[in-house]
Amino acid sequence: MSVTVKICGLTDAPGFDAAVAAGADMVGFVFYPPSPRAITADAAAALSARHAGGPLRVGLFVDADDDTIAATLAAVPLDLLQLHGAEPPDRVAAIRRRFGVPVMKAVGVATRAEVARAIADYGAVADRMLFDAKPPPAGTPGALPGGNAAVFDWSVMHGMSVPVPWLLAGGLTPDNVARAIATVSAPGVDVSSGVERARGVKDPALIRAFVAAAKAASREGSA
Ligand SMILES: O=C(O)c1ccccc1NCC(=O)[C@H](O)[C@H](O)COP(=O)(O)O
Repeated sequence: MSVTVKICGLTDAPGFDAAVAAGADMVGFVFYPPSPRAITADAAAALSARHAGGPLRVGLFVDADDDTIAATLAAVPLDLLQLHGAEPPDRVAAIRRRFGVPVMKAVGVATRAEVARAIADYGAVADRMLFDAKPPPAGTPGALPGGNAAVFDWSVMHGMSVPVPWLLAGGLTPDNVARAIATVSAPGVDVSSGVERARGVKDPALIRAFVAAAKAASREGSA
C-alpha cells in the first residue's frame, strides 16, 4: 500500500501548489501563532480554495481552546485536526466529539516505553497518531512544540502495534525518508523543515523530491 505523505506548515501558493501537484496525501496548516509557519484561518482558506479536492486539509493546533478551533473551522474546512500540544486523552476525545472532525494526536517520543505509553493513552481516542521527536528543552531559543528538524531513533517503533493509522515525523528530508520508511515500515510520513529553503519558507523543488522519494520507497517496499 502507498505510504501516506503529509507536507506540513504550508503558507504560500508555490508551496501549496507544489504539494498538491506532487501528490501529497495531506497538507498541513499551522494554527499556532508563535510559529514561523503560522497562518491565519483566512489565508489557509484562500490557499485551500486553489484546488478542489486533492489532499486532506490538516489543521495543526497546540493546546487550543474550543473557541479557537471553532473559529478556525468556520473559516476553513479541515479534514483532520492535528493536536500537537500536551492535550491529555480526555481533551482529545472531547475535541473529536465536539467538532465531529477526525483527530490526529502528535506525540514526542525517544524510547520504546514512551511509544507504548502513547499508544496506551491515545490509541483508543485518536483517529490517527503522529510520532515525532521530542521538542528541545523549554527555553531553548527558537524551540517549538514540533517542526524542529529533530530526528528520533526510529528503531523504537519496531514491532509496535499501533491500532490507528500513523505517521512518522521529525527531521525527515528527501534524502532520509526512504531509509525511514524501510527502517520502521512506516505507513505514513510527515515533513516540514526538510522541505524548506529557510525556516518557515517552503521550497517547491524539495517538496517534489520528498513526495517522490517517499512514494518510490513505498513502491519498492511493496514490490
Ligand atoms: O511547524 C511548526 O512550526 C510547529 C509548531 C508547533 C507545533 C508543531 C509544529 N510542527 C509540526 C510539524 O511540522 C511536523 O508535524 C513534525 O513536527 C515534523 O517537523 P519537522 O521535523 O520540521 O519535519
